[in-house]
Amino acid sequence: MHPSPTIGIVGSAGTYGRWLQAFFARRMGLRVLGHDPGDANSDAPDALLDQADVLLFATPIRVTAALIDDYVRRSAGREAGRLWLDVTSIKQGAVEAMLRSRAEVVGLHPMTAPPKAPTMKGRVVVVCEARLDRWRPWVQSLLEALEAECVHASAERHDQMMALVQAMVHASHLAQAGVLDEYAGRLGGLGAIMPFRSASFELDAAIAARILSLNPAIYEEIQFGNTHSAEVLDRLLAQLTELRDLVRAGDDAARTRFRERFLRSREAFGPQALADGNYAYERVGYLLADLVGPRYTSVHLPEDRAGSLCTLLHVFERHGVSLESIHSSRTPGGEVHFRIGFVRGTDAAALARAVTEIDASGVGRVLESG
Ligand SMILES: NC(=O)C1=CN([C@@H]2O[C@H](COP(=O)(O)OP(=O)(O)OC[C@H]3O[C@@H](n4cnc5c(N)ncnc54)[C@H](O)[C@@H]3O)[C@@H](O)[C@H]2O)C=CC1
Ligand SMILES: O=C(O)C(=O)Cc1ccc(O)cc1
Repeated sequence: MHPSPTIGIVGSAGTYGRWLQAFFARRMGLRVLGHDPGDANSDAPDALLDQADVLLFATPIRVTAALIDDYVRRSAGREAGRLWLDVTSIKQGAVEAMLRSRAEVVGLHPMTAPPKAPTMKGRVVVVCEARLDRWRPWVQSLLEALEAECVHASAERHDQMMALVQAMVHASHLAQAGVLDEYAGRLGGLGAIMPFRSASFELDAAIAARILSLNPAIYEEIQFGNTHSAEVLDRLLAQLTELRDLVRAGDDAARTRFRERFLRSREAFGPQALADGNYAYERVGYLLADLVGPRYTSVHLPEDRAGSLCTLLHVFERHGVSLESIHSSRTPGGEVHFRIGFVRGTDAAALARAVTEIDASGVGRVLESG
């Protein structure tokens, strides 16, 4: 094991490859090589196989196992004593292929698109330790640097879990998107439905929109490339079919059966999961309600120092503007910004004076104000 290993990223020009390149170079201070056919200036595969102490595959799911096999062949034993990693969404094929090398092997699965932030803080990463010995301390330091919430599992268990966590969730939302499209002619599209939204509808539509905005090849492979997906879809369909049959029957017996099903699922969740889920839902509901409040200002605080938010809030206080909510999030550029909502009846002129002072004094940079 090398304390400051050279990293080689296969797929370095891709969405994850680019994030990982910045992470290893900037956060961990390591030398990073990368190969990607999409980047003519990237390093040759042989440079990675010669020089990289840690080789990481961040390539499309469908080609990854065969690509790793190709790297095993080309490496021809040079990988002994080194570490091979991957970030493929489906783990069994990739991990089994890496195990055909002589390298130590750990499969990783970040349960998020590459974050805007420099680490995985607050996100989950599944860790599949397949053959780990001398590289263990370094892998531990990598996981600490990622700042993720790590969960350990075999590749097989990971894929079974992902059939529920990803394949089922994506399929349900793709089905909803399809139904909404079928109804668009009759009732209008999402734009016509949204004014009638519940928080649940809004959240489900947001999930569908998220899925439809990202890389379709990943969603295709999460369904088609996981051997456990079809069975989970069978179960989902059976549950929906039973529900549909009960509703169609419409009699007292069907209603009794519906209530039994409802109560059984409630028991299966258990009181703690129900309480936690309800609390999470309500918090998100408040957040969504706050974010559509008509009077608001979004501000970036350029000075990352204790008390700078307090200085900002004093400006509103001096101008007699009362706050209703305050939320922080990240801009696409990775800057933290605060969205501040104001109480109903806020004096627009007083708010405008506060906003001007914030910008002019340099306390904050106002991004948007409504
Ligand atoms: N994007 C996401 O939200 C997440 C992606 N992942 C996983 O990360 C991996 C990469 O995904 P993305 O970066 O989103 O895909 P991407 O399509 O943006 O990047 C893949 C890169 O691999 C390159 N590539 C293709 N064939 C290659 C080869 N023979 N040698 C070297 N590079 C090659 C492509 O040119 C491309 O730049 C996938 O396995 C995916 O399952 C995991 C979690 C989330
Ligand atoms: O960030 C999101 O919304 C995602 O769900 C993206 C995503 C896509 C594929 C993965 O294997 C993990 C996460």
